[in-house]
Amino acid sequence: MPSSPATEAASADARPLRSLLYMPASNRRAIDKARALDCDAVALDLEDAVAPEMKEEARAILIEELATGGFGHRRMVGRINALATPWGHDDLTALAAAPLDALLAPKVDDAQDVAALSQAMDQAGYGANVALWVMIETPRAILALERIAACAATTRLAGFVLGLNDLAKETGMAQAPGRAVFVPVLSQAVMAARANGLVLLDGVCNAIDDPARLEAECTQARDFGMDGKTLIHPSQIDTANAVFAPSEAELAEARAIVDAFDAPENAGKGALRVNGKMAELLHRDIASKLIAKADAIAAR
Ligand SMILES: CC(C)(COP(=O)(O)OP(=O)(O)OC[C@H]1O[C@@H](n2cnc3c(N)ncnc32)[C@H](O)[C@@H]1OP(=O)(O)O)[C@@H](O)C(=O)NCCC(=O)NCCSC(=O)C[C@H](O)C(=O)O
Ligand SMILES: [Mg+2]
Repeated sequence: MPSSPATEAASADARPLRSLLYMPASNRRAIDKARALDCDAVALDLEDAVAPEMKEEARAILIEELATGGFGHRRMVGRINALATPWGHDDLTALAAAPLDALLAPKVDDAQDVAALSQAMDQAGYGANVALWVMIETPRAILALERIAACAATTRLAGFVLGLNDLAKETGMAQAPGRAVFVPVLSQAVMAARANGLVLLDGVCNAIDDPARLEAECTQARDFGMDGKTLIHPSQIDTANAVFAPSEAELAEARAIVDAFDAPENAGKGALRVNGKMAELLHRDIASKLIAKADAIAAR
């Protein structure tokens, strides 16, 4: 089934997504800082970071700040309140003309929520290239991961963002170092996202003053195959950017594999020995992707 223009545009977007920094849309000082921070994406939040009495004001600030612009290479994401809340529909309508790369919707439970959000975006007049990303943060969403991800074929859905704070709240799962109890969720989210061409970002690390824990979480998420991590504080950006970027050693190995397959004496071969390891054509594909990612980071 063909995917929507928004899903296609999102998957063709080569910009890195190692670090997405959330900030309350009510906090102009934080938003202004984002214009100079080294994060790959910025999420202006109308949901849990904004108190109920500040929702309308935060929405107005978000629209004003996006119109002012100055965010450069960063992908801009607006997180709305759930449609079931008193603010969700007004958020969605108000952001229709804002220069956003993606609208992020919280607390989706199943495919019909995604379809309703995507349809509401169409009706509100969102540009064809504005993607829908959804938070994966409810027990029902975990049980419906594949159905939700498959919506990429028929809706604007182009990304998953994990919300492990809400998932912990709803389930009683413990947010301990190592995240052992979350491993099945992380793994299933990767499978669902990758099978459907979605961006996948890890949940936040609440421990602002524990850089070792942040690095361990970033490394775990990278090793699971995620694109990057969502962050809550500027001090977390450098770690996420470093962990999710190809290392010099990985790049050297990737270049050696590509060079080996390009060598005239290896024409027509499907498997080679490169630096003591077997490399097949699939490894050349992986290597080419890694080099392209490094180039995209360098192009920033
Ligand atoms: C967590 C914070 C409330 C901590 O605030 P505070 O202690 O005041 O921070 P600092 O004093 O260390 O701030 C130093 C300077 O950095 C700026 N700053 C801080 N945080 C941000 C930010 N996120 N973006 C941009 N700039 C930021 C401060 O303004 C200070 O600057 P200056 O005044 O010039 O010195 C705070 O960090 C914060 O609000 N973080 C974001 C919270 C948020 O957005 N939460 C919602 C998303 S997380 C979530 O919902 C996860 C998911 O849904 C789930 O279920 O898991
Ligand atoms: Mg949440």
